[in-house]
Amino acid sequence: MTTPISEGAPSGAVRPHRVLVLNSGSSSVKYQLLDMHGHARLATGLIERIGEKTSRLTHTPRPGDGGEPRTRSGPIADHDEALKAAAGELAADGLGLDSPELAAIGHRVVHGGLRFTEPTVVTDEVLTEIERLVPLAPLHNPANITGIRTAHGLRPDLPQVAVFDTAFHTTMPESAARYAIDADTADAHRIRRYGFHGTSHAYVSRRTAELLGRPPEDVNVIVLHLGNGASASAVAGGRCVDTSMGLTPLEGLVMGTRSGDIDPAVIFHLKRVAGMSTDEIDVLLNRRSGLVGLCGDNDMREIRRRVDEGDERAALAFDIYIHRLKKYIGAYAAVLGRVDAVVFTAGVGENSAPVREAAIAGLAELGPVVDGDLNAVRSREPRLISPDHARVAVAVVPTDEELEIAEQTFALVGRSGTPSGQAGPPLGQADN
Ligand SMILES: Nc1ncnc2c1ncn2[C@@H]1O[C@H](COP(=O)(O)OP(=O)(O)O)[C@@H](O)[C@H]1O
Ligand SMILES: CC(=O)OP(=O)(O)O
Ligand SMILES: [Mg+2]
Repeated sequence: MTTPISEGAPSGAVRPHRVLVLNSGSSSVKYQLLDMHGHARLATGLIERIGEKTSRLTHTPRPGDGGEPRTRSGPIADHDEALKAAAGELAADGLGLDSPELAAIGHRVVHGGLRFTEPTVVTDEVLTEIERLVPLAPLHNPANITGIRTAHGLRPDLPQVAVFDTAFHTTMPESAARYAIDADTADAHRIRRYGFHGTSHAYVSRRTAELLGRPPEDVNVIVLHLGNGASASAVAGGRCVDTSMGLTPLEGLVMGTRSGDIDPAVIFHLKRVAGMSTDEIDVLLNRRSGLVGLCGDNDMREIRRRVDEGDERAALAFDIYIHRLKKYIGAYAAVLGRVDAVVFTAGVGENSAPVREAAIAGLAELGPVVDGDLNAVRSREPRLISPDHARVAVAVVPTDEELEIAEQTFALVGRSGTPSGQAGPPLGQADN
């Protein structure tokens, strides 16, 4: 994948200042086109159920500025088709990928291993390394790689920048990052706790400090990123000191389709006694467990609807989800010593008042308390949901992985100091 540097930039041209961000998940792609002068969102989109019979694309031009969402349904076979469909929607609004105003494309890459601790311009060699990490993020890295390859195919002259989910967690002390297994075996196979959703944990913990009106260095927070994948982190003075996901995004909290923590002996038992293969157990724990495995649904809205109708399976699934959350809040309070805020974010954390209420219920002795009226408010703004007297604040801070990725991408491309059309070293020639 060798890239010629664009030669088409007219001298004195306005420096390109738009960034397209791709956040490719296992079965969805979120994208945003941002103008980095003033951080205006020019378009956002979500493509869901990729690879299923009917996929859905929702594209919103100029969100927050009167733009009406457009929705299309139909089959979208894979992430390559998804990205091309997104490019088509952008082009229909005059925001096509051929625009000379585009400075770079930023990609969320879930697993960066120990090597990638900073945003990185993608070269052939970087891409090979991201491929080598596929076994450690089998649901995510392949989609991220397809996103990079397709974006490069559409705009071969632009820098593709990878922003890693693992990067924020590289500050974890060895006591939190190492498993208590034979050290030589662990080192030989790079087995350690990497942590994920780092872009979100970094952004949300920083915004929480702003909400509290204090410098990030002075604030200790527990961030609960509850989306389809879910993770908790303990952030002390802006640095991650522990997080619930580990070698892969399977450890920790109960998720939409993933089990989170289990006794590893469950795996031996399934092999020896139930006769399951390693691949079958992988699918069981990653795709058929968590909320969907417990009650058949992974969408918290649907689970709450069933709970309200008296459905016992849904109620038990909800209780298991909450019990695990409480355990992590307690554990991270102990790890941090002093907690200033517990913060909810991502799809469930931002939208589900019952999850927030139940997770904090009974924790008053530890400090956090939720105010029922504040918790019921629906808003896209960062906000406190604890009463003034609470010793530990409870907050809802909407995450914005795309904005964070765009800023890191633009900062990196800007640092390279190259003129229009030459913003960053090309694939195949960078010395990362
Ligand atoms: N209004 C809502 N109430 C409860 N849960 C919600 C609501 N809206 C979205 N969700 C939950 O958010 C999840 C998606 O969160 P998101 O952060 O977008 O996840 P991901 O990035 O992992 O796809 C959905 O599975 C759903 O359970
Ligand atoms: C790492 C991870 O679990 O990501 P997501 O929540 O997007 O699935
Ligand atoms: Mg997510």
